[in-house]
Amino acid sequence: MPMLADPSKKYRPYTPLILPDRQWPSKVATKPPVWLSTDLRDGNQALANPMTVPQKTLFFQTLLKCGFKEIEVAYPAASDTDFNFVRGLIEQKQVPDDVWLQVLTPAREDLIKRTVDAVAGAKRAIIHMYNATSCTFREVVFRNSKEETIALAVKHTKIIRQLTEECTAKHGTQFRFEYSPETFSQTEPEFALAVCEAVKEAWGKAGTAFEERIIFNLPATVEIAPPNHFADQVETFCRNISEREKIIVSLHPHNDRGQGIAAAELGMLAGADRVEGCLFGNGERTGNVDLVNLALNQYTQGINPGVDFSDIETVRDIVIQCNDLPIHPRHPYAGDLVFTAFSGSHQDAIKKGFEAQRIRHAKAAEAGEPQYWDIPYLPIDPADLGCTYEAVIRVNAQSGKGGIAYLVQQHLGLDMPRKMQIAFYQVVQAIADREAREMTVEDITTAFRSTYHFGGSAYEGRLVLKSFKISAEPASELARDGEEAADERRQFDGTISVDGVVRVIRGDGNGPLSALLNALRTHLDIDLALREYSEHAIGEGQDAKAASYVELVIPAANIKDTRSASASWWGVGVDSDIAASGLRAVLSAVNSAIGDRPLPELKLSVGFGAKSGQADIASAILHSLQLELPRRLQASFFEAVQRATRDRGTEEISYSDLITLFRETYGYEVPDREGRFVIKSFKMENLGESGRKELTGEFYINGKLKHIATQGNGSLSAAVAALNDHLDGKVSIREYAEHSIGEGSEVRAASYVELAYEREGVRKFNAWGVASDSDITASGLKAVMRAASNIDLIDRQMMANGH
Ligand SMILES: CC(=O)SCCNC(=O)CCNC(=O)[C@H](O)C(C)(C)COP(=O)(O)OP(=O)(O)OC[C@H]1O[C@@H](n2cnc3c(N)ncnc32)[C@H](O)[C@@H]1OP(=O)(O)O
Ligand SMILES: CC(C)C(=O)C(=O)O
Repeated sequence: MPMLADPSKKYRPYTPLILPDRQWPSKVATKPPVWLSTDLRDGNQALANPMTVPQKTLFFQTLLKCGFKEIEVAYPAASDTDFNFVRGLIEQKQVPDDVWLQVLTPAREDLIKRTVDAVAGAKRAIIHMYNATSCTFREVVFRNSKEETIALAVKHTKIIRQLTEECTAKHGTQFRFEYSPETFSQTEPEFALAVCEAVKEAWGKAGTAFEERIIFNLPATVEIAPPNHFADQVETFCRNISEREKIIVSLHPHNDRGQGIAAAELGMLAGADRVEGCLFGNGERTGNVDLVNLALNQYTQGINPGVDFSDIETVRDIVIQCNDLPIHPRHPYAGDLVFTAFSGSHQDAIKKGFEAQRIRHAKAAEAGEPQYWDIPYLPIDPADLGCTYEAVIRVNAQSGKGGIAYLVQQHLGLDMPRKMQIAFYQVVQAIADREAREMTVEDITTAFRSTYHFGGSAYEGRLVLKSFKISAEPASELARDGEEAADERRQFDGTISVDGVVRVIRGDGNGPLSALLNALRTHLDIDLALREYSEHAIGEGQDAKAASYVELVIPAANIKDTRSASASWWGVGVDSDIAASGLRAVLSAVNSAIGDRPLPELKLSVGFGAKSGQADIASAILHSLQLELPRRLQASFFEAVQRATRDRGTEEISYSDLITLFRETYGYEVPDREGRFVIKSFKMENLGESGRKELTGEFYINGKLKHIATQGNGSLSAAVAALNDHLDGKVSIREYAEHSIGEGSEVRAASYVELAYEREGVRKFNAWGVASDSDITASGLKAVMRAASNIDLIDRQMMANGH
């Protein structure tokens, strides 16, 4: 059947109350009500599968933890489960002394008896009796007149009085009495008053002390009118009931129109003292009023609600488990998504809100003033409910730069400049759009790392800063009298790894960044200019680091088209040294700019007027082979490099040629091709207390396998003695050096030996040998043999030349 064109033919509107001097609209809440949780009764009775005793017990304990002092635990006459549950709480002493157990009963004598029996022995109990009072119920359900309805309530109130007094006498239980004119909101206001007056009189012992007051609970059993009407009904009741001071006016809103919260809040303004409801609004049909929602609404108005939801997620999980009902992800305060913003403008506002609040709070703390919470779109601090800020911003294709920047800030500590936020937003947007899904924090941080080649070797770009030195170059012009000195220029000397090969580059500029850019231009043909630079600190004190951001562009002189005019690349660098963080940021942007374009092979210029000196060559060897050449070997190799380049008719040498030349010149990690000077086996032994050593073994000397048995002050001198036994002339050690390579179990020894050679009729000459081995003695011996093979080579060349 379709919806009606004229629903007035089917549905009657509520009859408005005439209450022109209503007071509630101008009242403001200032204190919490008395809370009663009816989860274990009204909530439970609405479940397809009512709770088991263990579930009820867990729920009860959760309510205690939240701080509820009045808990409607059952409708004990309904079932043995309910009755036994109440008995269990009492007999197992699970009820703290300050907590009132409330139980519900209809106005039926047999059921009242069982209800009172259920709570016998409890320290404190509230017997809650109800009978419906509205016209429909009187006529349809009870088929009672108004008088008979009052009589029913009065009769059973008296029964309760008698039974509870007997129980108190026998078991010492302290009782209070609650009466509900069920369907109050549909009952004629004056009749509801009349029933309650009669019940109060029948109870006959309401007093003004809290524990003596009679509770009149006013249910919107079915919510049939807007909350202002309910508030009028409550105010009318509160104003007209006699002996108001002896009464606790309680509300019991349901949520049929989705206005349960508003009804409760306006009802409290209208004079009510107490609210009955369920956690997260479980209950008949659309549920009872949600006590968590109500309490936290008060909390956000600066009122301590007297119940505690500091761990709302645990409470929520227990309630879901006990009720076996889900909680909507948009449920106020408790839903999975209620502290989450997906949309860009919300995220932007939240991010700005947090930034502004940080500053505001710092000022307020200094002034000793309260640090008020005021964040756009977040009415409550999720942390107060035990929630983290993790979920506050989640990113999908609807999100904007602000949210993404917030997550980068939260998770990487980086506060991107605005223009970089826009650039990175486009990266994330493209992924989110392409993949049509939410971007997790990990997706975003990974995208950030790979876009900016940031954070660890996994994300390194093609160019990586290895080491650098920034020095001040003297100003070209001297300051004249009365004029400021010209700015000092900076020189960048550094090693960078380019596609895995370490290179030495050098450049100068107005500052470290422009000096690096100059070096890249000179050595790698990368021509970029700095457009924007900013930095901030991460952390404080000794652990503080600097984060730098740069934007690089194509220099104006090189702009060929609109595309290159608008191109720009952002980079980020973090380092404890501020200059290094800026340099890293430049390389980060450069890596994006060069993409996979081939880079020119970097060459060292070693000829006359060389740009690269001895130190550059040594540095290239250090970074490529981890060898720290002794000074004289540096000089010797530099000469060898110059010779080799000159022989090739050039002044430059590529890095790979340089390394090959080094290996071949000193026999480093290359086999002695002719097998002329090779150690086949060796043993080194100490000779008693003399400190001398004996070297035995088998060596190829001059291509012949010799059995060696020599002595020396150490392994090297013993090896030299062995050489001298089998060579023409005499070798001696001119210089020896060694150092370790690597660490721990991977450590190796590197040895450098310079041998001097003398033979009659031959000019004295020297030769170096370089070797490494995990055994330091072997490394030294190998270096001696490498040097010897170089001597042999030189000697043979000299012989051939007729020397
Ligand atoms: C709005 C509310 O939430 S009220 C609480 C509702 N909760 C429950 O009903 C849950 C527990 N209830 C039960 O387990 C059962 O209804 C019981 C055990 C209480 C009673 O069961 P039964 O005796 O089989 O009766 P039944 O459930 O059919 O109740 C209807 C009878 O009670 C009468 N009745 C209903 N409410 C009341 C009341 N508040 N006071 C007195 N009588 C009442 C009805 O008029 C009807 O009487 P009739 O049989 O003479 O026509
Ligand atoms: C028993 C009463 C208070 C009730 O649950 C209701 O009217 O909803």
